[in-house]
Amino acid sequence: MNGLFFIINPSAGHGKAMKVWKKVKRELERKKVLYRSFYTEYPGHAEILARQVATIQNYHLKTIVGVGGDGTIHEIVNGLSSFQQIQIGFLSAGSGNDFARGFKLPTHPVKAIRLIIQRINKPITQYDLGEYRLGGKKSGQYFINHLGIGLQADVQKEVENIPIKKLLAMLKMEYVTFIIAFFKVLLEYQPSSLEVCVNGESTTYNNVWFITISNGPNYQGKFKVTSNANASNGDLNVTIVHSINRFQLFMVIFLNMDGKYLKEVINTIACESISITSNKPSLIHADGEIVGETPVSISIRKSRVALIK
Ligand SMILES: Nc1ncnc2c1ncn2[C@@H]1O[C@H](COP(=O)(O)OP(=O)(O)OP(=O)(O)O)[C@@H](O)[C@H]1O
Repeated sequence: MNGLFFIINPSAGHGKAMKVWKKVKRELERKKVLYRSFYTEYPGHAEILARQVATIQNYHLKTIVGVGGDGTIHEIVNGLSSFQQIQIGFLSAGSGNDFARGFKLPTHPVKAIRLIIQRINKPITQYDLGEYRLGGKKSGQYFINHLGIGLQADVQKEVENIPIKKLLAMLKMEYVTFIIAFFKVLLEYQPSSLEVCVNGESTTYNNVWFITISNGPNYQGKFKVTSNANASNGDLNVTIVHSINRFQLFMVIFLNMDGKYLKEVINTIACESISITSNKPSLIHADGEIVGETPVSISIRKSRVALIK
């Protein structure tokens, strides 16, 4: 079947995805666009669905559109990693939406779907992906926006455990969830020593709070540490925040001091590949999804995803 295939995460944005999908469906029907839709039923399902649809439809399939948040696009990109010819559209309907913000995708669902319909079958830009390998694993997984090691990942994990998270989301106060999680983690978090190897050269950083490896231009909305990343320049942008006290860390994150005052403790590096080991296992997130612990190696995969934008 030619037409659009949608993968919808009904749990994304605490119900927002279903509201977005309702509006989009109305627009598709109004424009008489042929489509099929699939709902995810559990974490990881979007990756499986994307791979299955791409395999079954083979050459007939041109476009898969995700409806959800950062986790949903992360899974779809991984599901389609061997199907580079398939275009990916995305309708942002998550809680944080770092990806949509960073890639400047329209946030209004009807505007976003109109843009996708216009662009189908037109030449579109291929963007880079980051590939990460955990431990000694040979096969990699991908991220489209950013990968974070350390405090960032711990906060991400803690966000899921905040009991009033749903209530705050209903009140459109997700940032309060983040602040509670951040302070809970910050009180106990012990920075670690990390060995960072870039282009064969190793450097040890002590008292590291977190490292962010960015492919896309915006990461962790609230972790406002500068990123010059650009997903079509063939580079990863690495930011290492280390050797500061808890108060300075607070300033860096909440007041967006982005290195102006703390240049010596925020290192930024542009590279094609990097590997990281630590004196104790540090948690890792990829596009906001907790994926494992250090050690990890990461490299850029140039022009690997056809993203409609
Ligand atoms: N049917 C489902 N039930 C529960 N969880 C699901 C389901 N389908 C997908 N998931 C999981 O929901 C999680 C959150 O999805 P997603 O990141 O897209 O939304 P979000 O967290 O609201 O948005 P954001 O990451 O932008 O803040 C993902 O880990 C995904 O695997």
